[in-house]
Amino acid sequence: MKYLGSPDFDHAQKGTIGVLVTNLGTPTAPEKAALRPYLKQFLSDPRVVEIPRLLWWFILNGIILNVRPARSAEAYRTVWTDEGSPLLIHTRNQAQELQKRLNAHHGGEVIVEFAMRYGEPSVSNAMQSLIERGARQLLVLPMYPQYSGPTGGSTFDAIAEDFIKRRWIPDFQFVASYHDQPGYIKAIASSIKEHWETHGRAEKLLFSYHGEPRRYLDEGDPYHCHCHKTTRLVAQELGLAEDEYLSAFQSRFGREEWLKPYTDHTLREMAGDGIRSVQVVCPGFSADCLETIEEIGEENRDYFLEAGGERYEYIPCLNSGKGHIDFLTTLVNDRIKPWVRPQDDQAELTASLAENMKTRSAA
Ligand SMILES: C=CC1=C(C)c2cc3[nH]c(cc4nc(cc5[nH]c(cc1n2)c(C)c5CCC(=O)O)C(CCC(=O)O)=C4C)c(C)c3C=C
Ligand SMILES: [Fe+2]
Ligand SMILES: [Fe+2]
Repeated sequence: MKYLGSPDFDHAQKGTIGVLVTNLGTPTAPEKAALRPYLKQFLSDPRVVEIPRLLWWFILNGIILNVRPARSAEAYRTVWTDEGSPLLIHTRNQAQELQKRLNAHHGGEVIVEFAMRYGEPSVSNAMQSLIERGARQLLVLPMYPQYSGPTGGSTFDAIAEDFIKRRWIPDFQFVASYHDQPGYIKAIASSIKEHWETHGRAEKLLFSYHGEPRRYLDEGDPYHCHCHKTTRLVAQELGLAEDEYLSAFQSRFGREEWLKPYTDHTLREMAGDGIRSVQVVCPGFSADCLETIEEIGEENRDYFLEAGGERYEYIPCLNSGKGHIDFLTTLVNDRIKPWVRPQDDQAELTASLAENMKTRSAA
Protein backbone atom coordinates (compact mmCIF):
# COMPACT_ATOMS: atom_id res chain seq x y z
CA MET A 1 0.00 0.00 0.00
CA LYS A 2 1.46 3.34 -1.02
CA TYR A 3 -0.43 5.37 1.59
CA LEU A 4 -1.29 4.63 5.21
CA GLY A 5 -5.03 4.25 5.65
CA SER A 6 -7.67 2.47 7.72
CA PRO A 7 -9.56 0.31 5.19
CA ASP A 8 -11.95 -1.01 7.86
CA PHE A 9 -12.89 2.47 8.92
CA ASP A 10 -16.57 3.22 9.41
CA HIS A 11 -17.16 6.34 7.28
CA ALA A 12 -20.21 7.27 9.31
CA GLN A 13 -18.33 7.13 12.61
CA LYS A 14 -18.63 10.21 14.78
CA GLY A 15 -15.21 11.85 14.61
CA THR A 16 -13.11 13.31 17.40
CA ILE A 17 -10.89 16.41 17.56
CA GLY A 18 -7.24 15.51 18.16
CA VAL A 19 -4.82 17.75 20.03
CA LEU A 20 -1.15 16.87 19.63
CA VAL A 21 1.06 18.49 22.27
CA THR A 22 4.74 18.33 21.36
CA ASN A 23 8.09 19.26 22.82
CA LEU A 24 11.69 18.84 21.81
CA GLY A 25 12.69 15.43 23.15
CA THR A 26 15.07 13.95 25.58
CA PRO A 27 17.36 10.92 25.80
CA THR A 28 15.97 7.65 27.23
CA ALA A 29 18.65 7.55 29.95
CA PRO A 30 21.38 9.86 31.23
CA GLU A 31 24.01 7.59 29.67
CA LYS A 32 26.49 8.09 26.83
CA ALA A 33 24.92 5.18 24.87
CA ALA A 34 21.45 6.83 25.03
CA LEU A 35 22.76 10.36 24.35
CA ARG A 36 24.48 9.37 21.10
CA PRO A 37 21.37 8.37 19.05
CA TYR A 38 19.36 11.23 20.58
CA LEU A 39 21.96 13.86 19.72
CA LYS A 40 22.50 12.28 16.30
CA GLN A 41 18.81 12.61 15.38
CA PHE A 42 18.52 16.11 16.91
CA LEU A 43 21.72 17.56 15.47
CA SER A 44 21.21 15.97 12.03
CA ASP A 45 18.06 18.06 11.59
CA PRO A 46 18.88 20.78 9.01
CA ARG A 47 16.45 23.14 10.80
CA VAL A 48 18.65 22.96 13.90
CA VAL A 49 22.08 23.15 12.33
CA GLU A 50 22.07 25.07 9.06
CA ILE A 51 25.49 24.14 7.70
CA PRO A 52 26.12 22.47 4.28
CA ARG A 53 25.20 18.82 4.84
CA LEU A 54 28.44 17.14 3.75
CA LEU A 55 30.62 19.42 5.87
CA TRP A 56 28.30 19.01 8.87
CA TRP A 57 28.22 15.20 8.45
CA PHE A 58 32.00 15.11 8.97
CA ILE A 59 31.95 17.51 11.94
CA LEU A 60 29.01 15.74 13.59
CA ASN A 61 30.22 12.16 13.11
CA GLY A 62 33.93 12.89 13.35
CA ILE A 63 33.98 15.20 16.37
CA ILE A 64 30.69 16.06 18.10
CA LEU A 65 29.24 12.56 18.50
CA ASN A 66 32.55 11.39 19.98
CA VAL A 67 32.79 14.15 22.57
CA ARG A 68 29.34 15.51 23.41
CA PRO A 69 27.41 12.35 24.47
CA ALA A 70 29.59 11.76 27.56
CA ARG A 71 29.53 15.44 28.53
CA SER A 72 25.77 15.77 28.05
CA ALA A 73 25.12 12.49 29.91
CA GLU A 74 26.94 13.90 32.92
CA ALA A 75 24.76 17.02 32.83
CA TYR A 76 21.55 14.96 32.40
CA ARG A 77 22.49 12.83 35.44
CA THR A 78 22.25 15.94 37.63
CA VAL A 79 18.58 16.54 36.66
CA TRP A 80 17.34 12.96 36.16
CA THR A 81 14.60 11.73 38.52
CA ASP A 82 13.27 8.27 39.45
CA GLU A 83 10.50 8.81 36.92
CA GLY A 84 12.93 9.86 34.17
CA SER A 85 13.76 13.09 32.34
CA PRO A 86 12.05 16.21 33.72
CA LEU A 87 11.06 17.39 30.24
CA LEU A 88 9.30 14.11 29.49
CA ILE A 89 7.53 14.03 32.87
CA HIS A 90 6.33 17.64 32.60
CA THR A 91 5.16 17.21 29.01
CA ARG A 92 3.20 14.06 29.91
CA ASN A 93 1.64 15.82 32.91
CA GLN A 94 0.72 18.85 30.80
CA ALA A 95 -1.04 16.61 28.24
CA GLN A 96 -2.89 14.71 31.00
CA GLU A 97 -4.02 17.87 32.78
CA LEU A 98 -5.12 19.44 29.50
CA GLN A 99 -7.10 16.28 28.68
CA LYS A 100 -8.91 16.45 32.05
CA ARG A 101 -9.88 20.07 31.45
CA LEU A 102 -11.03 19.42 27.90
CA ASN A 103 -13.08 16.42 29.09
CA ALA A 104 -14.90 18.75 31.43
CA HIS A 105 -15.78 21.02 28.47
CA HIS A 106 -16.36 18.52 25.67
CA GLY A 107 -16.85 15.03 27.14
CA GLY A 108 -14.77 12.63 25.05
CA GLU A 109 -14.97 14.65 21.83
CA VAL A 110 -11.51 16.21 22.20
CA ILE A 111 -8.57 13.83 22.65
CA VAL A 112 -5.01 14.77 23.62
CA GLU A 113 -1.76 12.92 22.92
CA PHE A 114 1.78 14.13 23.39
CA ALA A 115 4.91 13.52 21.33
CA MET A 116 8.56 14.42 21.17
CA ARG A 117 10.14 15.83 18.02
CA TYR A 118 13.23 13.72 18.63
CA GLY A 119 13.10 10.29 20.27
CA GLU A 120 10.04 8.82 21.98
CA PRO A 121 7.06 9.00 22.05
CA SER A 122 7.42 9.82 18.36
CA VAL A 123 5.23 12.20 16.36
CA SER A 124 4.19 9.44 13.94
CA ASN A 125 3.07 7.05 16.73
CA ALA A 126 1.09 9.77 18.51
CA MET A 127 -0.50 10.83 15.22
CA GLN A 128 -1.44 7.21 14.39
CA SER A 129 -3.03 6.85 17.79
CA LEU A 130 -5.07 10.07 17.37
CA ILE A 131 -6.27 8.98 13.93
CA GLU A 132 -7.18 5.49 15.16
CA ARG A 133 -9.16 7.17 17.93
CA GLY A 134 -11.19 8.96 15.26
CA ALA A 135 -9.45 12.34 14.95
CA ARG A 136 -10.77 14.04 11.81
CA GLN A 137 -9.55 17.44 12.93
CA LEU A 138 -6.12 17.99 14.34
CA LEU A 139 -4.61 20.84 16.35
CA VAL A 140 -0.83 20.64 16.71
CA LEU A 141 0.45 22.55 19.72
CA PRO A 142 4.26 22.69 19.91
CA MET A 143 5.06 23.87 23.42
CA TYR A 144 7.37 26.66 22.30
CA PRO A 145 5.91 30.08 23.14
CA GLN A 146 8.18 31.87 20.63
CA TYR A 147 8.50 30.63 17.05
CA SER A 148 11.88 29.61 15.66
CA GLY A 149 12.89 27.46 12.70
CA PRO A 150 14.80 24.97 14.90
CA THR A 151 11.73 24.37 17.11
CA GLY A 152 8.35 25.19 15.51
CA GLY A 153 9.66 24.89 11.95
CA SER A 154 11.18 21.52 12.69
CA THR A 155 8.00 20.28 14.39
CA PHE A 156 6.04 21.24 11.30
CA ASP A 157 8.49 19.22 9.19
CA ALA A 158 7.83 16.13 11.35
CA ILE A 159 4.04 16.56 10.92
CA ALA A 160 4.48 17.03 7.16
CA GLU A 161 6.67 13.90 6.95
CA ASP A 162 3.87 11.97 8.63
CA PHE A 163 1.11 13.47 6.44
CA ILE A 164 3.04 12.63 3.27
CA LYS A 165 2.51 8.96 4.11
CA ARG A 166 -1.22 9.21 4.84
CA ARG A 167 -4.22 8.65 2.58
CA TRP A 168 -6.67 10.81 4.52
CA ILE A 169 -5.33 14.11 5.82
CA PRO A 170 -7.34 15.63 8.69
CA ASP A 171 -8.40 19.26 8.94
CA PHE A 172 -5.34 20.83 10.45
CA GLN A 173 -4.20 23.79 12.55
CA PHE A 174 -0.70 24.52 13.76
CA VAL A 175 0.02 26.84 16.69
CA ALA A 176 3.16 28.57 15.43
CA SER A 177 3.63 30.71 18.55
CA TYR A 178 1.85 32.20 21.55
CA HIS A 179 4.59 34.54 22.79
CA ASP A 180 2.28 37.58 23.03
CA GLN A 181 -1.05 35.98 23.98
CA PRO A 182 -2.47 37.87 26.97
CA GLY A 183 -3.17 34.59 28.80
CA TYR A 184 0.44 33.49 28.43
CA ILE A 185 1.82 36.85 29.55
CA LYS A 186 -0.47 36.83 32.59
CA ALA A 187 0.53 33.26 33.51
CA ILE A 188 4.24 34.15 33.43
CA ALA A 189 3.67 37.42 35.32
CA SER A 190 1.64 35.56 37.99
CA SER A 191 4.40 32.99 38.47
CA ILE A 192 6.87 35.85 39.04
CA LYS A 193 4.51 37.59 41.47
CA GLU A 194 4.05 34.33 43.39
CA HIS A 195 7.81 34.00 43.66
CA TRP A 196 8.04 37.59 44.95
CA GLU A 197 5.39 36.88 47.56
CA THR A 198 7.54 34.17 49.18
CA HIS A 199 11.07 35.39 48.41
CA GLY A 200 10.77 39.16 47.98
CA ARG A 201 12.24 41.00 45.00
CA ALA A 202 15.81 41.17 43.70
CA GLU A 203 17.60 44.15 42.16
CA LYS A 204 17.20 42.74 38.64
CA LEU A 205 14.88 40.34 36.84
CA LEU A 206 16.71 38.53 34.03
CA PHE A 207 14.64 36.91 31.25
CA SER A 208 16.80 34.12 29.84
CA TYR A 209 15.83 32.46 26.54
CA HIS A 210 17.46 29.56 24.67
CA GLY A 211 19.71 31.04 21.97
CA GLU A 212 20.21 30.24 18.30
CA PRO A 213 22.82 31.38 15.75
CA ARG A 214 22.63 35.13 15.05
CA ARG A 215 22.66 34.20 11.33
CA TYR A 216 19.11 32.76 11.66
CA LEU A 217 17.85 36.19 12.81
CA ASP A 218 19.69 37.89 9.93
CA GLU A 219 18.01 35.49 7.53
CA GLY A 220 14.51 36.23 8.82
CA ASP A 221 13.79 34.05 11.85
CA PRO A 222 11.35 35.94 14.16
CA TYR A 223 12.54 34.20 17.35
CA HIS A 224 14.67 37.11 18.67
CA CYS A 225 11.80 39.53 18.15
CA HIS A 226 9.26 37.16 19.77
CA CYS A 227 11.50 36.80 22.86
CA HIS A 228 11.86 40.56 23.29
CA LYS A 229 8.12 41.01 22.90
CA THR A 230 7.40 38.43 25.61
CA THR A 231 9.82 40.24 27.93
CA ARG A 232 8.33 43.67 27.19
CA LEU A 233 4.75 42.49 27.77
CA VAL A 234 5.57 40.62 31.00
CA ALA A 235 7.53 43.64 32.29
CA GLN A 236 4.54 45.87 31.44
CA GLU A 237 2.17 43.49 33.23
CA LEU A 238 4.43 43.65 36.30
CA GLY A 239 4.84 47.42 36.06
CA LEU A 240 8.65 47.19 35.90
CA ALA A 241 10.82 50.19 35.04
CA GLU A 242 13.32 49.77 32.17
CA ASP A 243 16.33 49.45 34.46
CA GLU A 244 14.75 46.65 36.50
CA TYR A 245 14.88 43.88 33.88
CA LEU A 246 16.71 42.64 30.79
CA SER A 247 16.71 39.78 28.27
CA ALA A 248 19.59 37.43 27.46
CA PHE A 249 20.20 34.19 25.54
CA GLN A 250 21.64 30.96 26.91
CA SER A 251 22.76 27.47 25.77
CA ARG A 252 25.30 28.44 23.09
CA PHE A 253 26.53 25.59 20.89
CA GLY A 254 29.56 25.74 18.59
CA ARG A 255 31.83 28.62 17.67
CA GLU A 256 29.50 30.79 15.60
CA GLU A 257 28.05 33.99 17.05
CA TRP A 258 24.65 33.34 18.72
CA LEU A 259 21.96 35.79 19.79
CA LYS A 260 23.34 38.32 22.29
CA PRO A 261 23.70 39.27 25.06
CA TYR A 262 24.73 35.86 26.38
CA THR A 263 23.17 34.91 29.72
CA ASP A 264 26.46 33.80 31.35
CA HIS A 265 28.31 36.98 30.27
CA THR A 266 25.40 39.14 31.42
CA LEU A 267 25.32 37.60 34.90
CA ARG A 268 29.08 38.03 35.36
CA GLU A 269 28.88 41.64 34.13
CA MET A 270 25.97 42.38 36.44
CA ALA A 271 27.92 41.09 39.43
CA GLY A 272 30.96 43.08 38.27
CA ASP A 273 28.82 46.22 38.08
CA GLY A 274 27.85 45.82 41.73
CA ILE A 275 24.46 44.12 41.37
CA ARG A 276 24.14 41.81 44.36
CA SER A 277 20.81 40.06 43.78
CA VAL A 278 19.14 38.68 40.67
CA GLN A 279 16.12 36.55 39.81
CA VAL A 280 16.10 34.59 36.55
CA VAL A 281 12.98 33.49 34.67
CA CYS A 282 12.84 31.45 31.42
CA PRO A 283 9.60 32.22 29.51
CA GLY A 284 10.95 30.51 26.37
CA PHE A 285 10.64 27.11 28.04
CA SER A 286 7.20 25.69 28.80
CA ALA A 287 8.70 23.04 31.06
CA ASP A 288 11.75 22.68 33.24
CA CYS A 289 14.45 20.66 31.56
CA LEU A 290 18.21 20.31 31.41
CA GLU A 291 18.60 23.84 30.08
CA THR A 292 16.73 25.44 32.95
CA ILE A 293 17.41 23.17 35.95
CA GLU A 294 21.10 22.59 35.34
CA GLU A 295 22.20 25.51 33.18
CA ILE A 296 20.19 28.29 34.83
CA GLY A 297 19.54 26.73 38.23
CA GLU A 298 23.14 25.57 38.81
CA GLU A 299 25.79 26.61 36.28
CA ASN A 300 24.82 30.27 35.91
CA ARG A 301 24.21 30.60 39.64
CA ASP A 302 27.89 29.72 40.14
CA TYR A 303 28.99 32.32 37.57
CA PHE A 304 27.03 35.06 39.33
CA LEU A 305 28.12 34.15 42.84
CA GLU A 306 31.77 33.63 41.83
CA ALA A 307 31.77 37.08 40.22
CA GLY A 308 30.63 38.73 43.47
CA GLY A 309 26.85 38.32 43.41
CA GLU A 310 25.21 37.41 46.72
CA ARG A 311 21.67 36.28 46.00
CA TYR A 312 20.57 34.30 42.93
CA GLU A 313 17.13 32.77 42.44
CA TYR A 314 15.70 30.79 39.56
CA ILE A 315 11.92 31.12 39.05
CA PRO A 316 10.63 27.75 37.73
CA CYS A 317 8.80 27.25 34.43
CA LEU A 318 5.01 27.05 34.32
CA ASN A 319 5.15 23.23 33.92
CA SER A 320 1.73 21.72 34.74
CA GLY A 321 0.75 24.45 37.20
CA LYS A 322 -2.87 25.63 37.22
CA GLY A 323 -2.11 28.98 35.55
CA HIS A 324 -0.44 27.23 32.63
CA ILE A 325 -3.19 24.65 32.15
CA ASP A 326 -5.84 27.42 32.35
CA PHE A 327 -4.04 29.24 29.55
CA LEU A 328 -3.51 26.12 27.41
CA THR A 329 -7.17 25.14 27.79
CA THR A 330 -8.29 28.58 26.60
CA LEU A 331 -5.81 28.49 23.71
CA VAL A 332 -7.08 25.08 22.56
CA ASN A 333 -10.75 25.99 23.03
CA ASP A 334 -10.33 29.18 20.96
CA ARG A 335 -8.63 27.26 18.15
CA ILE A 336 -11.05 24.33 17.97
CA LYS A 337 -14.23 26.42 18.26
CA PRO A 338 -15.17 26.02 14.57
CA TRP A 339 -14.74 22.25 14.86
CA VAL A 340 -16.88 21.60 17.91
CA ARG A 341 -20.29 20.16 17.03
CA PRO A 342 -23.10 22.18 18.63
CA GLN A 343 -24.97 18.95 19.35
CA ASP A 344 -25.50 15.61 17.67
CA ASP A 345 -27.85 15.93 14.77
CA GLN A 346 -29.60 12.54 14.81
CA ALA A 347 -31.10 12.87 11.32
CA GLU A 348 -27.71 13.74 9.88
CA LEU A 349 -26.07 10.76 11.59
CA THR A 350 -28.73 8.35 10.31
CA ALA A 351 -28.38 9.65 6.74
CA SER A 352 -24.63 9.38 6.96
CA LEU A 353 -24.85 5.82 8.20
CA ALA A 354 -27.17 4.86 5.32
CA GLU A 355 -24.70 6.33 2.81
CA ASN A 356 -21.93 4.36 4.39
CA MET A 357 -23.91 1.08 4.12
CA LYS A 358 -24.63 1.83 0.44
CA THR A 359 -20.93 2.49 -0.30
CA ARG A 360 -19.93 -0.73 1.47
CA SER A 361 -22.46 -2.95 -0.33
CA ALA A 362 -21.53 -1.42 -3.72
CA ALA A 363 -17.85 -2.23 -3.16
C1 LIG B 1 22.89 23.02 17.97
C2 LIG B 1 22.00 23.92 17.92
C3 LIG B 1 20.82 24.13 18.75
C4 LIG B 1 19.81 25.05 18.46
C5 LIG B 1 19.75 25.99 17.28
C6 LIG B 1 18.84 24.92 19.49
C7 LIG B 1 17.67 25.70 19.58
C8 LIG B 1 16.69 25.58 20.56
N1 LIG B 1 16.57 24.61 21.54
C9 LIG B 1 15.50 24.86 22.35
C10 LIG B 1 15.07 24.13 23.45
C11 LIG B 1 15.77 23.07 24.07
N2 LIG B 1 17.04 22.66 23.75
C12 LIG B 1 17.41 21.63 24.60
C13 LIG B 1 18.60 20.92 24.58
C14 LIG B 1 19.59 21.04 23.61
N3 LIG B 1 19.69 21.99 22.61
C15 LIG B 1 20.80 21.75 21.82
C16 LIG B 1 21.20 22.45 20.68
C17 LIG B 1 20.45 23.46 19.99
N4 LIG B 1 19.25 23.98 20.38
C18 LIG B 1 21.44 20.57 22.37
C19 LIG B 1 22.68 19.93 21.82
C20 LIG B 1 20.68 20.13 23.46
C21 LIG B 1 20.90 18.85 24.29
C22 LIG B 1 21.55 19.03 25.54
C23 LIG B 1 23.01 19.25 25.39
O1 LIG B 1 23.70 18.37 24.91
O2 LIG B 1 23.41 20.37 25.73
C24 LIG B 1 16.33 21.40 25.53
C25 LIG B 1 16.34 20.45 26.73
C26 LIG B 1 16.08 18.99 26.43
C27 LIG B 1 16.02 18.15 27.68
O3 LIG B 1 16.03 16.94 27.52
O4 LIG B 1 15.92 18.60 28.82
C28 LIG B 1 15.31 22.29 25.20
C29 LIG B 1 13.95 22.41 25.82
C30 LIG B 1 14.87 26.04 21.84
C31 LIG B 1 13.64 26.68 22.44
C32 LIG B 1 15.61 26.48 20.72
C33 LIG B 1 15.32 27.61 19.81
C34 LIG B 1 15.57 28.76 19.83
FE1 LIG C 1 18.32 23.51 22.26
FE1 LIG D 1 22.71 23.68 27.96
